[in-house]
Amino acid sequence: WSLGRIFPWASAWQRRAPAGVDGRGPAGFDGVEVAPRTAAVAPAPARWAGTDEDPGVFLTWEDVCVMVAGAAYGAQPVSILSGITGHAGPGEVLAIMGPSGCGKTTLLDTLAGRLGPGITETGSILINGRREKLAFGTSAYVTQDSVLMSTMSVREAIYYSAQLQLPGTMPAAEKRAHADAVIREMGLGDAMDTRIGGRMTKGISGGQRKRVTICVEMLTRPRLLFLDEPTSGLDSAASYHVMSHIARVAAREGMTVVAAVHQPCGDVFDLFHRLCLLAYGRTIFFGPASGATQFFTESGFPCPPLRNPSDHFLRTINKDFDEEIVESSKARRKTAAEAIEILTDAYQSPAYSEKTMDRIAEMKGIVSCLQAPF
Ligand SMILES: Nc1ncnc2c1ncn2[C@@H]1O[C@H](COP(=O)(O)OP(=O)(O)OP(=O)(O)O)[C@@H](O)[C@H]1O
Repeated sequence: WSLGRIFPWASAWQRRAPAGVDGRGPAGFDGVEVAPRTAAVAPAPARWAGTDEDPGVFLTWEDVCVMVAGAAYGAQPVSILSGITGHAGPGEVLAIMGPSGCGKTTLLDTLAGRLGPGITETGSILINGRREKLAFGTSAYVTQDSVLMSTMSVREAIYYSAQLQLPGTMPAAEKRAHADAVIREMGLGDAMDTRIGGRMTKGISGGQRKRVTICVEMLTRPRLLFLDEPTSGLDSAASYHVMSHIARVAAREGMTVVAAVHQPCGDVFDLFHRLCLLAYGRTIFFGPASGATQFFTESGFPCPPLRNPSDHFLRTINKDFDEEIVESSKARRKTAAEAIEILTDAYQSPAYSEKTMDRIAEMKGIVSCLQAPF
């Protein structure tokens, strides 16, 4: 297998690594394409977070459960996530989707080690096969709410971050050039000299704010990037450009991306390599994003013609509105609550959940193989 062919930055590891775990490299796991899907790929800048010696981040989680203390004194703890298993690897974009309140942000926070007080978690979360914390600067988290200085212009905010975050050995001119490139990649070239603004003073738009926040976190090219609702507040074209840029950088530099996404349009959905679909704290589906439509069809909930698959998934599993009846290929129409039970059971079949476990085992094998002394 050729790790270097799939992850160009991994060629040095490939040369040193013995023949593959089972004859396949990471992208051969289940045929998921991790190369950029759009043709125009910007020339790669030098990497700071990693080098050829850097295998990237393989993140795996098994049987993760999250509980929060009940609101009333003496009340039973409330389960937010139950038995969640999955993985994300270098060069991939994993999308976490599901109805509002299903636990997307909680899963993201759990994987990023950011759960607040009063919340308990169980299960195993491994980074490159180990229970470890990433070194400063190797991971980044873009939250739903951006914290930016309202009096600065976009250019000033990004330059300031570049000055603080990029290595001290990097010349100032190079830092500015890199910041300029990142600003333009995020489609903020025209807003460079506009004030960010805030509650009292009008500045850039909400969607532009979101992009500035992503810019700040992308400056250092983190090896692991968590994004909470990266496309909220963006129109469909901006959503597509922002996500395709992130997917391109991920593929080019072996970055692992985990993003909680609300309602992606069809073009954005096509950019995701893997999908983790949650409903009310449970896994509905985990696997290649391109395989989710088939999973729904096999389970009796085919996507109607001309409907965006991600819309179909979310409509099928949203039981917040009692009257919702979902379309089923079977004789009787079903409620969303019934659909969730059917899909959850279907995912537990060997064809799906065991595949996820197999991939995790393969990932752990690859990581231990890469880490072995030569
Ligand atoms: N600290 C907490 N205390 C009590 N309940 C919590 C806490 N954190 C999360 N929850 C509950 O857990 C559930 C999942 O919340 P979470 O924010 O992860 O959902 P989400 O899928 O990201 O929602 P949205 O798409 O609306 O942002 C919600 O019902 C929420 O009320």
